[in-house]
Amino acid sequence: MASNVLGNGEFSFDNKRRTGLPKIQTQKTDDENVVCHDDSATPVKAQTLDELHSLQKKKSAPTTPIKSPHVFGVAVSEEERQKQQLQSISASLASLTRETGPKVVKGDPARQAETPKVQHPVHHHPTPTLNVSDSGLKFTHILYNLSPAELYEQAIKYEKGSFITSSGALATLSGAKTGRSPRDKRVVRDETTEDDLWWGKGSPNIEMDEQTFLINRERAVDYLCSLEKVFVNDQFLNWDPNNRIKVRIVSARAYHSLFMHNMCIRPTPEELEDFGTPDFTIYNAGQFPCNRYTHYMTSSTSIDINLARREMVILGTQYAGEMKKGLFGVMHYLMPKRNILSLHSGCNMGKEGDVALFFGLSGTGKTTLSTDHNRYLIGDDEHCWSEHGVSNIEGGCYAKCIDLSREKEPDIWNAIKFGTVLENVVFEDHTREVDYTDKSVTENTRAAYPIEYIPNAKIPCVGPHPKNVILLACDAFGVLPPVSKLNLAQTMYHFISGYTALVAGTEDGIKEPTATFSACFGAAFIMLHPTKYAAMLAEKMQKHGATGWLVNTGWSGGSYGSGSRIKLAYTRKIIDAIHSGALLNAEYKKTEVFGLEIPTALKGVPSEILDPANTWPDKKAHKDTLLKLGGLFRKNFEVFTNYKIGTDGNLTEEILAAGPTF
Ligand SMILES: Nc1ncnc2c1ncn2[C@@H]1O[C@H](COP(=O)(O)OP(=O)(O)O)[C@@H](O)[C@H]1O
Ligand SMILES: C=C(OP(=O)(O)O)C(=O)O
Ligand SMILES: [Ca+2]
Ligand SMILES: [Mn+2]
Repeated sequence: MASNVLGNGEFSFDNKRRTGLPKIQTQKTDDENVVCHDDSATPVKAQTLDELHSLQKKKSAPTTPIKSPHVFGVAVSEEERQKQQLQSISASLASLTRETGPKVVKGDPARQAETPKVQHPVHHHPTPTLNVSDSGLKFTHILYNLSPAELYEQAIKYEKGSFITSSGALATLSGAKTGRSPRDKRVVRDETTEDDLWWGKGSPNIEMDEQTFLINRERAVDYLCSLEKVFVNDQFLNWDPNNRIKVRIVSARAYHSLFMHNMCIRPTPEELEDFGTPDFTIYNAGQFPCNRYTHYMTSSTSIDINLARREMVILGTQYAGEMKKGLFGVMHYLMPKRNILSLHSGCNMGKEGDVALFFGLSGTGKTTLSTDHNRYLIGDDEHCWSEHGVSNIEGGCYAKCIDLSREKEPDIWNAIKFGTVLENVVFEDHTREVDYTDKSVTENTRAAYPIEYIPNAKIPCVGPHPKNVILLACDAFGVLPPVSKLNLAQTMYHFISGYTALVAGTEDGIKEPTATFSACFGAAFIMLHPTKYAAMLAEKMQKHGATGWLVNTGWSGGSYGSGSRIKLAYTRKIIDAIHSGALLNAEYKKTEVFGLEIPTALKGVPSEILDPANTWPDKKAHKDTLLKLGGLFRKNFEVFTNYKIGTDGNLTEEILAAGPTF
């Protein structure tokens, strides 16, 4: 600051009128010498805080298309492409009663500064102005294919129960529903599905009519359009490029968007540019219930599939697994039409290219055992088997994490990091350290992560024809052997039976294990009669020379309560011996009742546990339990005795004979 001593002895500042403190020079002046030099950092190139904040985010989204933009061979501008994309989303969200799509706009409504492009409603018919409701006047902001980081921010800002855990995962709550609701699943019965689908006793397809579907669809769409913003994911299913399905997921929660980002196949920016019209669309309005006065509704939850419209509506449940398994059901319809078998199985491949499938109901070990540090992971839950081999349907894994331990399941443990959705887990308030043993919210705690979070994932997730088909059963009765080698008829018998017995609640004292039979180890997801899938599996196993195995990942030394669950380390040894071929050439003996071939010895596993008859201290209790289970199998199979499996009459006979005899 320059100052002068005036001739008259008075002290004066440059600015002659002393009306306050001297003006501080902030602008650089010509006279460099008067400014004190501070060379520790160059000043930011911003005039305001807003400007400073705008510097933080670099626009990586290309303003010029990645590829030269062509639609059906005609060049389109980037602006036109963006417009088409918004039009497509507006059309997806169109009300069927007002025959218009909402006004949609891209981007977060919280970011006022950005003036986003608006897409006006799609008018199928000229709508009289008198008919305009308030919904026609508002905008719905579209958060399109956000990145995990953006979705984290959305979840943490706006969704109660969202937190970052100490390992970087996003902890979320799925609300009242912490598992699937198979009794609330509905499938539209129309001309298309009437003959093709499996209806009636034992079928998971509970019918609804087209009109009711449209009522629920309208309810979901109205709910979604009433929100300030919705998330839209455009992604793929199936790593087989010839049979890839384009899916669009419209949802209200960042949690749902991140879950599907992880679980479906993520398109590259180029693939997203020419995504076009989706093959199938999910409307997830899970926070909003269905109307119980609506025909066919028996609760406030409804998961509705309309194959003709290629749409699924979710009302009244926020459990994210509903979306992934709903799409799996759709694949169980679409793929067999192309002579491709859809499988509820995990899948991995050895260094020599030997592929194994792991079938089993929920909690039997598909995810745990297909995630094997010594093998390439193709996928943990949903696959296709075509003429060319196997392909994963999904782009991620969905692991159970109750009692998860770093020692026993290191790859899954390490996959729970930034980007992973952790559902319904409990964590320490301050450190955000997850307690995987805590069942306070649910026993069905889950982690959803992209498949590349597993270090030895095989990308692309495809492989040659399977060599081994492993059927997993978690037998809480403790009578099935830890491993049995199956012939083709036995494989089919156990595949159609789809047995497991878990213990429902562990808190309220000891409970009887209850047997569950779920055809094709996934009755909740199949669309056609089980024998259709079984015939395809038999044909493929025969053609490619695959061996079937039955592995009990459940109890040994007694039923639940007296025995204990087979150590994961032993099951892994058994699986290793199947993969290596060692078990194929072992010495075998036959068990009574189920007639299963069991090895007499296996490296790394105590021989006495290989035959359950040895491990039960009470021999009579063992025999009684074995007969009881045999009876349950027989009773369950009654509904299938009138069906022919494939074109081979002999095989049908053999399958019927492959069940328990007593
Ligand atoms: N012997 C065993 N084999 C397989 N899993 C076991 C075994 N013992 C305990 N488990 C546990 O059982 C659960 C199996 O679940 P998971 O692999 O997610 O099943 P799925 O994918 O078939 O639903 C995991 O929590 C795993 O740690
Ligand atoms: C997601 C599920 O799959 P699984 O338990 O088979 O892993 C489910 O059944 O809801
Ligand atoms: Ca699983
Ligand atoms: Mn599964």
